[in-house]
Formats: sequence, C-alpha cells, structure tokens
Amino acid sequence: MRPEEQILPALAVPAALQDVLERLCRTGAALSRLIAAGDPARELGASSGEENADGDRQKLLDVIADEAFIDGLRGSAVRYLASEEQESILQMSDGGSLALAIDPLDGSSNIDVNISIGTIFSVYPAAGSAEASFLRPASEQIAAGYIIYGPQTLLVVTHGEGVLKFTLDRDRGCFHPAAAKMAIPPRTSEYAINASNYHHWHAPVRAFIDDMVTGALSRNGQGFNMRWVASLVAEAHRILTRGGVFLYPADRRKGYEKGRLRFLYECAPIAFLVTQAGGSATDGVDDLMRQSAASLHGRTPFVFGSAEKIARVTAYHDLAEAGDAALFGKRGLFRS
Ligand SMILES: O=P(O)(O)OC[C@H]1O[C@](O)(COP(=O)(O)O)[C@@H](O)[C@@H]1O
Ligand SMILES: [Mg+2]
Ligand SMILES: [Mg+2]
Repeated sequence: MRPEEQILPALAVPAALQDVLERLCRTGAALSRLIAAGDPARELGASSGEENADGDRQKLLDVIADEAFIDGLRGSAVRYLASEEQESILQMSDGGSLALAIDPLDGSSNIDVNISIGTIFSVYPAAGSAEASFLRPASEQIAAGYIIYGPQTLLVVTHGEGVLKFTLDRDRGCFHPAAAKMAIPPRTSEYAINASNYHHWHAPVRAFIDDMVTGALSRNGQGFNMRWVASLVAEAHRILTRGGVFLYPADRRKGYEKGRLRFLYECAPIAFLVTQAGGSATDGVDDLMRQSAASLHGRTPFVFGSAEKIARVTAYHDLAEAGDAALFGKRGLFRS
C-alpha cells in the first residue's frame, strides 16, 4: 500500500475506534495475501500440535492469525483483548478505552480445502476490570464485524448505524465501500444447519427442520434449500446478502449442552450485525442481544437470520415448553 493511502475510509466513529478498525484491516489484508498465496514452506491448514482453551485442535493459521492480530493491536486503544486462541484475557495497555474480543480465524476446518474462512471481532468500551469488560450484555457492543477471506476479501462492520461492507482492493491494498448498507431480506427459502447431528437434536429443532425438509412450512409448496459451509462467517455473509436462517442448536452430545459456538467472539458480534441488518438473533428462544457471556469461552445455542423464520423457531421452542410436543406432528402448524 502507498503510505499516503488510508486502508479504510473514515467512519462516523471516535478516532480510537477508527484506528482499531484500520489496524484490523491491515492485519486482515496481510492474512488475505498469505491465504491466497499459501506458504511454500508449510501447510497453513496443518495442525499446530496444540489445543486452544475450548479443546479445539489449533491449525497453523489459527496461531499465525492470532499472533498477527495481537501484534497489530499493540499500541492501540485496546486495553483488554479476548481471543479464542488465548486461555485468558490479555491486558494490552493500562489506559486504553476499548475491549476487543476476536475469533482470529473462523472456519479453520476449511483452510486446507480452500473454502471461505474469516475473522470475527467485537468491541466494547473497556470497563473497570478485564472480566467486566466482556461478561456483559451483547447490546453493549459499540462495534462488531468480520473479515471474510473468500474469492473476495471483504470487511463487514457495524458501529450501530446499519451494516457497512467494504471490498479489499488487493492491488492498492485498501478497502472500498459498497454503495448500499446490507439488509437481510425478511423472507427466505434457505436454511443452514449441520444435519448430521439430527439424531442428537431436541424435539423443537427436529420438528422445525422436519417441516423445512418436507416443505410443510413453505407457502407455495416448493420447499426450501439447504446450505452448510461449516464456516460461521461464510454462513453469516450469505444470510446478510440473500437471507436465510442459521441454526447451531444445543444437542444431546456431551459438551454440546449449549451448542458449539462461543458467545463472546462468535455469536455476539454476528448477532449485532444481523440485528443491524434487520434480522433477528436468538439462542432459540430469547433475544441474544440481551444476553451476556457466562464465561470467556462460554458457548450458546445460536439461531439467526431472516426475522420471520427466527420467530418460527421460537414458536416451536415455546410449544415444547408448554408441553405440547405432540402438536409437532401437525405439519405446517406455523405456516403463515
Ligand atoms: O463442524 P461443525 O460442528 O459443523 O461446526 C461448524 C462450526 O464450527 C466453527 O468452525 C467454529 O469456528 P472455529 O473454526 O473458529 O473454531 C464455525 O465457524 C462453524 O459454524
Ligand atoms: Mg469460529
Ligand atoms: Mg477460530
């Protein structure tokens, strides 16, 4: 990048936050180059030989991305940094005004197969202590977004005034804004869930998906289409672009009592983006934006997307709570 060129246009945010977003973009642009070119000396998708705090086996690129974002944020307004790849919160400075949570590399099972992966981030004002800065309602985020490394590298970000999209120009090394803000179409004919877990799901999720598969929830009898990339950023980007519903529910597997996705650096930022784009995000029942992470790496069931379908999912859960599970047999119960 030429030195006079700004990597990201100025947003209507305080200077400290603008600087943090620019630093994320610089690191993201460098990672984009590395991902596109590969590294002849090492397989980026190979195991690093280590596990992270949540017990996931780390890939080399998980570690590279984590170190790159931490380095890139040194000397910024970030006081506390919480990363998927770090066991505890890092204190980056004594006086910074911001707390940043990050999934440095999301979708790491897709690295070696050349499918879209990303970085997810969430920003809060720093609070009195490291923990208090993060274990608080998702509605207190002041910015959130992701960088997706796909055929294009994009930044999708919100600071509470809609969802902005920027495309990385790899030649010039800067992000160009899209003309329009992103808005989720209210109705959808696509859903995303890892259906291989069907036999582990609880009754409301099974009933909802059964009704999607059979077409019982469709208006015109044409049914629905299914997508599962196994990369939360890629699913979120598709849904922000053309609508849909995403579910990673709790299930009966040991360790999946609250699903798979982590509240702080996966669900809260995606929920902020989705609600800013006119969609909804819940844990299956309650608004996710009103909830708080229970712990640094705590998980939550996660359902998000087009508002109409999210309301349907909630209705199936409400029915189960009311003890009316037998009604699940009635196809199209919630068809509008
Ligand atoms: O392999 P599963 O169970 O379908 O899980 C896929 C989910 O796991 C994740 O890859 C978790 O993210 P990480 O790669 O950051 O651990 C999500 O992006 C994705 O939605
Ligand atoms: Mg992730
Ligand atoms: Mg990750």
